[in-house]
Amino acid sequence: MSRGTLFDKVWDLHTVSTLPSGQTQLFIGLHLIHEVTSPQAFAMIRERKLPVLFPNRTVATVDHIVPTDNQARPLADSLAEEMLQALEKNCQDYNIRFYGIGSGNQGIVHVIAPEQGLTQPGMTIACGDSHTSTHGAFGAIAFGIGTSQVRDVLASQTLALAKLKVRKIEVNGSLRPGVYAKDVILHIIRKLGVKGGVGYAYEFAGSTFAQMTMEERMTVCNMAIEGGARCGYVNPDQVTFDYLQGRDQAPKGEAWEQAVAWWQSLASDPDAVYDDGVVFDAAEIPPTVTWGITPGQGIGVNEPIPEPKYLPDSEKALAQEAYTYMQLEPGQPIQGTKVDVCFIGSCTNGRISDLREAAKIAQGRQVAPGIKAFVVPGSERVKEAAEAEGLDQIFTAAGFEWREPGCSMCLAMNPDKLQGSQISASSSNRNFKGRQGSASGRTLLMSPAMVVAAAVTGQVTDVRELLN
Ligand SMILES: CC(C)[C@H](C(=O)O)[C@@H](O)C(=O)O
Ligand code: SF4
Repeated sequence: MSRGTLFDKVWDLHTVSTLPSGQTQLFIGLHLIHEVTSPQAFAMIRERKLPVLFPNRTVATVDHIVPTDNQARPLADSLAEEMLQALEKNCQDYNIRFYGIGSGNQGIVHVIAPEQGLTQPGMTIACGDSHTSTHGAFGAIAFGIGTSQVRDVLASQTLALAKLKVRKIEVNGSLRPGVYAKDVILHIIRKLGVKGGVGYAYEFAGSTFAQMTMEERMTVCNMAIEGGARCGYVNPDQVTFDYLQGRDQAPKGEAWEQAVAWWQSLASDPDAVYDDGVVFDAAEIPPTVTWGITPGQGIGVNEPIPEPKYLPDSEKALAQEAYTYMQLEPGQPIQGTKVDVCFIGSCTNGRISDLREAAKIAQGRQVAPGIKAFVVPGSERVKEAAEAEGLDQIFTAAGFEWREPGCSMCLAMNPDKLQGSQISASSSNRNFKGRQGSASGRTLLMSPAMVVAAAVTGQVTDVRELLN
């Protein structure tokens, strides 16, 4: 029964059957794949001699393992080359669209699908990648799946899933200068916890999201999963339609008008019933930085690292683990913490608008001595657009390295890795232990503008001090 939310409407429209288990057999409109989680799925369908049922509903790219300096084939890392070849072969054998290196369309899977207009409102989208929640920015129901589910989608274009509850997260008002979409989602996760969203889809509503661009909404939805919500979404509106109109895979002509009317009808009704609701005031959100080992361990850049006595009992053990691992003292300010590496990129903040905001701060400044700072565009299209605007020049003049597109040091499944216990200021989405390629490497998550502020000062700095 629809309760009037976009989630319920889209879910019901894609329900093929209710399984004896009580789960829904859900039709998946768009399936995105990459080199890391697809090889075994293909192996499983090969073994069972199953076809890919709707090859035109699957789109592939390579992102995690690509080097961001020299991308010449064969790739220097033989394991990476093998993974790339496996994906190429699977796509060829099963007639699947593949956006490879140099195609002009390669990039992080969650960057390329929206930019090509593949991601559309009202769709169900699955990918063997947790940050598939990104696509919810368009009013799609998009979620990450495991490799055996990738197999299920390849073979049947459906998944067996339990329906989620829906929590409405309202943020109202204008963000203060120096506060970005990244801060909004870090703040939400700080307040609701990394497990707060388990069992829920997050609907992001209110005037703050209404005022956001599509790329800002993608940043927010990208990290819904870090708050435990398997998917997050924003209802489609004129901002969504304006972004999509004219994109390669978007409907054209009369089909466009019909699509817009259809998409509008899918937005949550004003009287929709939610399982839960939370309201935030945008003006109260500070530039936020993580100090710990989960994306929920965030604080305002001007706040001290929380002392155990101020934490609920349930958070104390994790905080202890974080002080030790991060080599940070409770009660000390996070501002002024020295950093070693500054990384701008990832599916959270590797889009053109992110690079523009970062370049605004970098312009006319210099990366501090001894800091390694680099910018990795989220896709080949982002790179091309950035170069057309001269952003690469601004970054390189400031002492940043300008790289080829890929996931890069977000996860360091390529040569971009922290060394030893280096600290990075990172525009990515995960600060787990060892996340960025060194078992003792440390990650501070923040907005791209804050990463630049850290790069040019050599330490965690309130970006508002650098705004004119
Ligand atoms: C490699 C992949 C399965 C993984 C994910 O699921 O998200 C990665 O993209 C990440 O960000 O940790
Ligand atoms: S950029 Fe990072 S979070 Fe996004 S898909 Fe790649 S590894 Fe995962």
